[in-house]
Amino acid sequence: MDDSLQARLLPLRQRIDTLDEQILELLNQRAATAQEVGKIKQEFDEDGPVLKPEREAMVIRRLQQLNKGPFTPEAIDAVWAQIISTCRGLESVLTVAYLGPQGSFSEQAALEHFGHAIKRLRCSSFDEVFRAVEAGQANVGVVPVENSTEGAVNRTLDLFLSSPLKVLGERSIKIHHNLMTRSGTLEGVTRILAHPQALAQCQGWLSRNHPELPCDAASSNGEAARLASEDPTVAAIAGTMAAHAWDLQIVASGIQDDPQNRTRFLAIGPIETLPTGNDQTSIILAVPNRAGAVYDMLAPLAANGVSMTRLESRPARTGQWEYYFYVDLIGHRNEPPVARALEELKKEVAFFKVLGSYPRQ
Ligand SMILES: C=C(O[C@@H]1C=C(C(=O)O)C=C[C@H]1O)C(=O)O
Repeated sequence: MDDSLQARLLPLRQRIDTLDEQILELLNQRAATAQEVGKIKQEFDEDGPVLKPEREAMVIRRLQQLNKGPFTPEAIDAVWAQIISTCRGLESVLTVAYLGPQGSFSEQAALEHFGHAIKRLRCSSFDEVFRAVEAGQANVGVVPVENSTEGAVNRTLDLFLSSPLKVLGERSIKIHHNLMTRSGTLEGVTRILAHPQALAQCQGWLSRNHPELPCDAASSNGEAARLASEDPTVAAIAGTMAAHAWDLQIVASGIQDDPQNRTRFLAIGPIETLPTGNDQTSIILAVPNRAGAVYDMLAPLAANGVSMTRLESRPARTGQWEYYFYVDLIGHRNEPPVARALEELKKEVAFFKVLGSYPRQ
């Protein structure tokens, strides 16, 4: 019985070994080719960016379209993110800034988007992420912009207003929260720590299950986990990456009120992204305080057949009930319908800023 099992498995395992050798050979050919691309880019523009977000998105999409399975589209995305990351890293290693410490959801988003062959610059606030990229300490940054339960991440929206950085990409990830402690129980625990966004995403569960424990804000969920690793009276809410990073045990998992809870992150940097054929454009607008102003603001979009996928408003901090509107549109700013709509829009509004056009995820 056992022998016949082995006899059937052996040739298949030999075949897998042979295929792996072929994959390895091809990966090395790919890496060497990317290095050649890198040399040409250098000759052309010594300080130019190595990262080409539009090219990376198109490489992955093309393969997803060609794919016949059983390898899944998600697996293509995950595997090629690593392949591209490594190839890019052989040209020049990308430094990515995001809200740390180790194990934060921002870290997860940064790794999923740019792969593991990056230099990690962990920051202690979103402000610091923007500053690090603006100052050139990092090539790009990754910041959360909206959550499916809690809505906009307001600090990120406010920082975009005055930053010269462009949006280069988006990455939405599932956010599963867990309650974790050093011991794996709540014995001796006197308070719960988490980022305010995470507390808000778990407020139903917390009020039903632990109304007795006070909740305090931490600068990130990773930081909450780090503090819990030092203090047995603290329980943290964070992702499983943080539990591994800080050697914590999970007391309760999946405690977010919405099981489908997701957060959308944006990649930001000092470069413009070219059209890929499936892009999105993010802009900020402000309108004068008069009747019909918001209608006039949106009319050029409808007139040019441009779809709006998101509209968010933030107070302009003038004390006059004036607002900035954050709008996401389908299409790239260089494509005629969007270009025309933006030209017309500019004439209607009191403030206009394009945050960037970037590949849709
Ligand atoms: C190889 C290149 O450089 C980088 C690496 C890429 C890759 O490995 O596919 C794609 C785009 C760039 O970010 C390129 O520009 O084509």
